[in-house]
Amino acid sequence: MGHTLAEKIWNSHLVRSAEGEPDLIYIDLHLLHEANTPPAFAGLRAAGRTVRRPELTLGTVDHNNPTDDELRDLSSATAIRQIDHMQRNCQDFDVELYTLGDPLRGIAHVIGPELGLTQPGMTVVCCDSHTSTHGAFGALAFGIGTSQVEHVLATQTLPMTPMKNMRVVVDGMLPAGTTAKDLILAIIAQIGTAGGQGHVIEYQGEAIRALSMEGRMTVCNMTIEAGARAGLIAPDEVTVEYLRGRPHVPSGAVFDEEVDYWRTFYSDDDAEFDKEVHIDAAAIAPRVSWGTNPAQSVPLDGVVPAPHSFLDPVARAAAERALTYMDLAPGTAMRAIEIDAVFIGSCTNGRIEDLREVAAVWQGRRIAPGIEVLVVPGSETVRAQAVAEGLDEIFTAAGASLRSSGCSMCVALNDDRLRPGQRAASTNNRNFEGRQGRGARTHLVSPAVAAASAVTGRLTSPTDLEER
Ligand SMILES: CC(C)[C@H](C(=O)O)[C@@H](O)C(=O)O
Ligand code: SF4
Repeated sequence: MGHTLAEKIWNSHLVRSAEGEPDLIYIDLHLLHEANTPPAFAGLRAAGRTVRRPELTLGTVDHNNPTDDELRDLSSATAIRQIDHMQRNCQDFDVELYTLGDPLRGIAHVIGPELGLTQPGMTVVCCDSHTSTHGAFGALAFGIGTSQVEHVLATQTLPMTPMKNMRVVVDGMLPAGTTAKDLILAIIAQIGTAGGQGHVIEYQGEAIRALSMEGRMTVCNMTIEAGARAGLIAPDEVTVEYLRGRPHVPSGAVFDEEVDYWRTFYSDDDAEFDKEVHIDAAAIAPRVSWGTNPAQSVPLDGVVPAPHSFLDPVARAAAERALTYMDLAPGTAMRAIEIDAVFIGSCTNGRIEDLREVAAVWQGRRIAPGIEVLVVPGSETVRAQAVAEGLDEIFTAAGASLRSSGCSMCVALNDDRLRPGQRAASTNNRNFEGRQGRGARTHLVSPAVAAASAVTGRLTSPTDLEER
């Protein structure tokens, strides 16, 4: 019997396997951010250990930093403490860190790929659930907890129980104007927030092959919101061309050898999956979330659903609670929902293609009066590229500014947050209660829908603007 892509990566990283024990897996890339690594370093210190492979470890500051001026005084004691610890820990343990002011700083899941650190066939871990993003390269990438971070720092290995394999095949092509974000929102709506539990989800099919690397990252990023342990897409020509010439990717003959190795990572035709789902890409339209978990979304053409339309009592109760929190009435057209704010950014949709899409919508248009808009690039590299392409001027002319990079209002751990009761169209991945600020209401959307919504002050698609 053949092997799945996930099994091939797993098997090629097996350090030790013994009956009745978890497997010990070698880790190729370990990313760190300031939000929850201090206890791991404290553990290392207490045990008198060093970092086993500092050259395979990279730190960044992304969750707590301000985005109006990243070098200004930090306003919260937590931010000061976490960033300070990060700087001290990385210095003491010889780990490279992109801290405030560094032109290579950015969200961990944005900088790994853009620096070419994330490559096919690798194992990648980070103290963060959205590590699944890196799976877009055919790397087995998953979030780990603080004690696991300590284990990887000390040994460069991780004890793991094997993951089950699930396959999501997206047949056909996405209609024009429908993006990777709409696709993953549709997939999560279909399989549910627990649909991928215990599994690594491999995406296959024509629509996946047609996505850019950035679109694939958006899909794998949100795979975690379907409860899966990781998302995966086998590498192809698109992957190879994305990686060619990146700082940590070899060049010349060595590159060709790497490509030959990368191409060995795919699921065999006779590989067995524990679970399989088919999705019809042509039936997917721009989507918007109406509730407080990422599975609660409908097409923008749709209406807020009635809780009694859910047959499952748990889903019905969740819908009732969500509608109360979101202050929405069943039957309301999604397009009629007025917003106060727009957040463009995060590791889901804070890359250059996302900013280009926003600029395309805003070109020659203005943001509606009173709408607060935050455009936060996923990294300083993305920011620099946006400036080089003149996107920042389009943003300014529309009434928004391009900020410094970071997680920002995706999680509201810095000063970028909504006020209680405020409603936002956001390009991030989670619409949980309080996610963007206490009492704040989040509608998950694509960058294109976020940009169009900023222009009208209501949930809107770019095509709606053309019809006006
Ligand atoms: C703070 C961090 C640990 C958290 C995560 O693990 O995902 C954050 O990035 C998030 O998106 O909620
Ligand atoms: S951008 Fe949001 S989802 Fe991504 S790592 Fe930061 S807080 Fe988590």
